[in-house]
Amino acid sequence: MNLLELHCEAQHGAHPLSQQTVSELLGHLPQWHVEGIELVKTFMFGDYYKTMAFVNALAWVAHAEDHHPDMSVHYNRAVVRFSTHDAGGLTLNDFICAAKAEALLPRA
Ligand SMILES: C[C@H](O)[C@H](O)[C@H]1CNC2=NC(N)=NC(=O)C2=N1
Repeated sequence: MNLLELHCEAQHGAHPLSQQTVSELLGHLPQWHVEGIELVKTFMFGDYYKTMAFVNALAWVAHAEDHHPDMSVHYNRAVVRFSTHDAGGLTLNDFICAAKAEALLPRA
C-alpha cells in the first residue's frame, strides 16, 4: 500500500482501526508511534523559520485532505498528533496524512 497515493475520506460514524491494522500501518511509518488514540511524531528542525515552513506546509496538506493534526510548535521542533475525531480513534486518514507529512521533509 502506498499511503501517498491515497486521499482522506469522511469518517463520520466510522469505527477506529483494530490494533492489528494499526500495527501493520505503523510498519509504513517507522518514526511514528501511538500515544493513546493519537499517531505522534516530533519533527526536529534547525531553527524557527524551518519549523514554521514545515508547519505551514502541513497546514496546507491538512486543508487539502480535510484532516487536521494537533500541533505544538517550538523553536526547533513541531510535535504532530493525528487522530480522527469523527471516529474517536485512529483511521486510515491519520496514516495517510502522517505519510504526507513525512514526504514534506527534505531528502537526507
Ligand atoms: C466535515 C469534516 O470533513 C470533518 O469535520 C473532518 C475535518 N477534519 C478532521 N480532522 C481530524 N483530525 N479528525 C476528524 O475527524 C476530522 N473531520
